[in-house]
This record gives sequence, structure tokens and C-alpha cells, in this order.
Amino acid sequence: MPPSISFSLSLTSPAISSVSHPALQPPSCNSALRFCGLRRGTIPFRAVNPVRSWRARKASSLRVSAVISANGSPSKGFDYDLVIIGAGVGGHGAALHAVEQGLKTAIIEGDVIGGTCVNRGCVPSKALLAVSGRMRELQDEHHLKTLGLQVSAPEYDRQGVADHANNLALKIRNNLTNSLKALGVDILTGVGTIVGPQKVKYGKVGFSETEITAKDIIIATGSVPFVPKGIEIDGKTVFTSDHALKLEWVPKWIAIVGSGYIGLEFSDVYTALGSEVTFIEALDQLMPGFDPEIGKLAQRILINPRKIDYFTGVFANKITPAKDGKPVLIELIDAKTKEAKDTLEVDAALIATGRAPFTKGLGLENINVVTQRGFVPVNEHMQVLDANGDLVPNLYCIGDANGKMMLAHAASAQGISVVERVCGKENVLNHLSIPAACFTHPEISMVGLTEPQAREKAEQYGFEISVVKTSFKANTKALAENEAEGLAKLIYRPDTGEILGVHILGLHAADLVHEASNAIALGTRIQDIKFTVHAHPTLSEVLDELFKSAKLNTGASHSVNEPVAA
Ligand SMILES: Cc1cc2nc3c(=O)[nH]c(=O)nc-3n(C[C@H](O)[C@H](O)[C@H](O)COP(=O)(O)OP(=O)(O)OC[C@H]3O[C@@H](n4cnc5c(N)ncnc54)[C@H](O)[C@@H]3O)c2cc1C
Ligand SMILES: NC(=O)c1ccc[n+]([C@@H]2O[C@H](COP(=O)([O-])OP(=O)(O)OC[C@H]3O[C@@H](n4cnc5c(N)ncnc54)[C@H](O)[C@@H]3O)[C@@H](O)[C@H]2O)c1
Repeated sequence: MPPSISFSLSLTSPAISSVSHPALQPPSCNSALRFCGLRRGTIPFRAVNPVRSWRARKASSLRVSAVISANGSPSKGFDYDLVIIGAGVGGHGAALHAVEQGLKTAIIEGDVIGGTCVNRGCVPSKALLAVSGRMRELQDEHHLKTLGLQVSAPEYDRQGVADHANNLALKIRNNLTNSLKALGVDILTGVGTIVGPQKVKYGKVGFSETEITAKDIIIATGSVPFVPKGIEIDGKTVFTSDHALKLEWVPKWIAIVGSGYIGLEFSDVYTALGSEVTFIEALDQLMPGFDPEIGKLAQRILINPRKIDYFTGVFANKITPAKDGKPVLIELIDAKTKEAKDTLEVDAALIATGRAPFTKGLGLENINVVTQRGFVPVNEHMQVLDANGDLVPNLYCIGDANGKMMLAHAASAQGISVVERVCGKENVLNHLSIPAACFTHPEISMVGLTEPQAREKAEQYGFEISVVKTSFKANTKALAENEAEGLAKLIYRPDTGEILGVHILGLHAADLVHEASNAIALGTRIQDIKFTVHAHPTLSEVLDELFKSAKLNTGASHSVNEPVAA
């Protein structure tokens, strides 16, 4: 049995939870690490050192099973230039970039390569959502009829759907493993513990551990589901996303506790597969993390027409799994007064109340680092801060473990940013340029500030903001697809043309947002982007319209290079 650990957190930083983590399982479970085949197209390339790049390219173009090492030689006096603890997407992104930069690199993993995103997160959930999207469309008689189509009652094979998710996770895990091997990154198996400055041990805790030295160390140990106190997880009738992704059954009635990303995506999956859903949300509105206007529209499109009801402003105070013929029992209390509100009897409950950073066993105490609500404190360069707020030399933390932005691409981008810095290149990642998306049908995406956040900032710094919106209903491609429900919203500074935030709800919103996120990252202003050309008819014209409809003050000139207000 893996040991369990505890976290003490509040609601936005959740309360108290008991979680076990795969990193604490014996390393023998790591079968993926033994697989060593290379396949064409599995190795991502970026701008690289020509010698290393040639070797790596050669590795990708040959169907070979040998490891082709492009890993450098270490700095004098160290076993490695860089050791990364945790081979999730954050660690993986950092490792690839480090090797490309000529750093002798090792990555320590206590479970399987790929971490949460690949094995228990983005990848399997998007496979389930791909199925729910198709089911939803095939079940929508009115939609099909308008297109002139007829389909008799669509059905699904639960195990087939579950296999699709599992197979995809396996495939992507193999791809990630192979890409590390192809570049010759040393994959070290076992739990990684920091034993002192620039020193890490790894292996089976208390049995066979090896100590190594590294010029720089990156912590990339990720997160685990957060389960509030009072909720009993049995993994069958009361479960987290870790279990839900296996789709072992489809409950008739499922309560989803928490209406954030996980709750919303799973409501899309479950309702498409025939479940009725009841949301239990502690805050006063559903989807409290989104821009409020988008949240309201999402409620109109993604909640109200579906078999979903909800309680807001309540906590699930106690949840007891189904047992001896009795259903799952949920006791609700008022989130503010803590008075008993209601009791629900349902077939299942999915706990989607956020994620807790995983830092157990890392040895942070050996370097005087104290976590904050479980998260490793870092500065804007992801450099770890000790208990006195001083920098811990040569130690960085990326991804979910630092809590800056719990997204796969953010973890990887932070890793790349750290490697740049380690290589002597100044690099500060602008988190306000990192997009996010919720892969419901239709999708929701966003980048930058919400309208209330922008208004607060405007008041604080004394500038004006403007908001414009465009509808998918005016877009030819969306109309041709007969999926024209949706909105794009731009929040900007009319004095400078700076883009502060873009929020989209509509068909392929997750893909559309990148035009806005790239503009924010590159400092492109509205007065410039509004003259770019978009192919017709494409969904990208929704954003084209958005930028074109923004009104700027007469003084706003081309390509101003003022500091970004956000
Ligand atoms: C259901 C779900 C869906 C999601 N969907 C999306 C999505 O669509 N898009 C998106 O951007 N994000 C999504 N996320 C979030 C995303 O999965 C995380 O933000 C991302 O995985 C964080 O990456 P990481 O590298 O920081 O950590 P992780 O992926 O958690 O990886 C950490 C790794 O470190 C290992 N480890 C931990 N401690 C040790 C130790 N001491 N020694 C050795 N190894 C250790 C772990 O075993 C693990 O492999 C989703 C999450 C969930 C749960
Ligand atoms: N598509 C994506 O990018 C994607 C998908 C899934 C998960 N994720 C990431 O995973 C992380 C975790 O997702 P999540 O949905 O669990 O968290 P979340 O923070 O997005 O949402 C949690 C919700 O649960 C509510 N809540 C918390 N405690 C509660 C309680 N006791 N009773 C009732 N409601 C309660 C919160 O108010 C919040 O609305 C997110 O940070 C997200 O970034 C991303």
C-alpha cells in the first residue's frame, strides 16, 4: 500500500485532504520506462544546436530500437548539469529543451512517464470528450434534420469508449518516453528527494537509493486530486477524476462536486452518455473561475438545455459511498452559515474540487523550504524561495507544484523558461499570455484578464478599458456547420490598443484563442492585428471581426512599446 499524505488548505486553497500518490509506489511499476522503440514523428524539434539536432533528427527518421544519445557532458564537479524531479509534461518539456541546449540532463520519475496530463488528465479526458462530442451531435435530431441528415438512435459501447481513452494515454506516454530516450536524457527510476544544495537521491525509498549531484535542479512533481474533509472516496461510487477517466460505469445519476474545469468537462461526457448530473458548487454561481458573462452564457448553452441541475453556495459536507444496497449519501450545508441544507441520494459522486500540489517526500526541509498551502514558493523566474524569502541557489520549481497556473502547457513553458535562464538567457514567462480552454461542446477558451479583473486593474492604475463582442451567429463557417451559438469578447485599452483579455465560447474556441494569446505574448496591439487577413470562410473570422470592431482613441499609434499594463 502506498503511504498517504495530508494537506491543510482553505477553499480557494482547499481544506484538508488525504491523498496517496503514484510517485510513492515502488518503482517496479514503471513498465513504460523499459520500452525503447522509436517511431517516426514522435520527437518534437525546436531551434537547436546543429550537431545535436542532426543526431536527434536521424533518430526520428530511422526505425531503430537503440538509444541515440545527444545528452551533453556535465559541468566539472557534477554528475549532471540539470536534474529534473518528475517526468510529467513540465519535466518532459524542460528535459527536451535542456538537451537541445547542450545540458547533461537526467529526469527522475517515481511512477510512469507523462504524469497527470498524459495518464490521468488532459489526454484521456479529451478522448472521452471526443466521444461525447460525437454522441451529442448524433443525438441532436433537430441539428441533424436542419443539415438534411437522418440517423437512427445512436448507441455506444462503454468499454470501447474506455479503451479509446486508455489506448490514447498509452500511446502518448510511449511517445513521450521515446522522445526522452531519443535525445539520450537519463531516465532515473524512483522517488527523488533533495538531500542538500545541488544534491538529490533517487530510488526505492529506504531500500536502494543513489545520490547524484547537479548544477541545477528542477522540481516538477505536479499535483493530485484534492478531496475535502468529510468525503469518503471508495473509487467506485465516490471518486475523483483519476477513477472517472477509466469509465468503469456510467451512473444514471451522478453528483459532481465542483463546477470548475474538471466538473464541467465531465458533465459534458456524462450527459452525452445518458447520465443525469447534479452540480454542487460552493460559490454563488456555477463556473466561478470564468469571465462572468461567459459563465452566464455557458450556463445557457452547456447547463440549462441538458439533464443537469445544480446547487450553488453549498458545500458537500459529508459524502458516504453506496453500500449494502444504499445509494451514495450527500449532506449539503450552506457555504456561508454552515447550516444543514439538504441531503441527496445519488448513484455516484465525482469530486472535482481542485488539485493539491504534490511535494511529499521531496526533502524540502533539507533546504529550509516551507510550502505555502502545499505549493513550493517561487519568484517570476520559478526560482525557489526558502523560509526567509531568500532564493535557494540553483533550485527551481515548475508546473502544478508551484500553483502559478495548473495547466499542462504552462508547466512545460515554465520548464523551458527555466532552462533558458540556466543557460544564461534572461526569460520571464508572461502568464497572462498563456491560454486556457475547457473542452466542452461547444468549447470555452480564454487568455489574459476577465472583465472584473481588468476593471480592477484599470481603477488601480488609472486607465480606461473597453469591451467589444462578436457573435458566432454572424460567422459563415459556424452557420454552415449549423453550430453558430457562441460569443467572443475582447477587453482592451482604447488609449494604447493593448489586449488585456479575450474570452470565447463557441465552436473550436480552444483553437481560436491562440491568435489572441500570441498577440498578447508578442505585444501586438489592436491597431496592428486588425489589418491582418483571415481566410474566408473560417471560424478565425470571429476574432478578425472582434479586433476590427474595437474602437481606439485617436492617439493610439502603431506598435507602441509601452510596458504591458496587465
Ligand atoms: C482530468 C484532468 C484533465 C486535465 N485537462 C487538461 C487540459 O486539457 N489541458 C491542460 O493544459 N491541463 C489539463 N489538466 C491539468 C494538467 O494535467 C496539469 O496541469 C499538468 O499535468 C501538470 O504537469 P506537471 O508536470 O506540473 O505535473 P504532473 O503531470 O502531475 O507530473 C508530475 C510527475 O512527477 C512525479 N513525481 C512526483 N513526486 C515525485 C518524486 N518525489 N520523485 C519522482 N517523481 C515524482 C509524478 O509521478 C508525476 O509523473 C488536466 C488535469 C486533470 C486532472
Ligand atoms: N481543460 C483544461 O485545461 C483542464 C481540464 C481539467 C482540469 N484542469 C486543471 O485541473 C485543475 C483542477 O480542476 P478542478 O475542476 O478540480 O478545479 P477548479 O479549481 O477548476 O474548480 C473547482 C471548483 O470546485 C469548487 N469547490 C471547491 N471545494 C468545494 C466543496 N467542498 N464543495 C463544493 N464545491 C467546491 C470551487 O469553488 C471551484 O468552482 C484546474 O486548476 C485546471 O487548471 C484543466
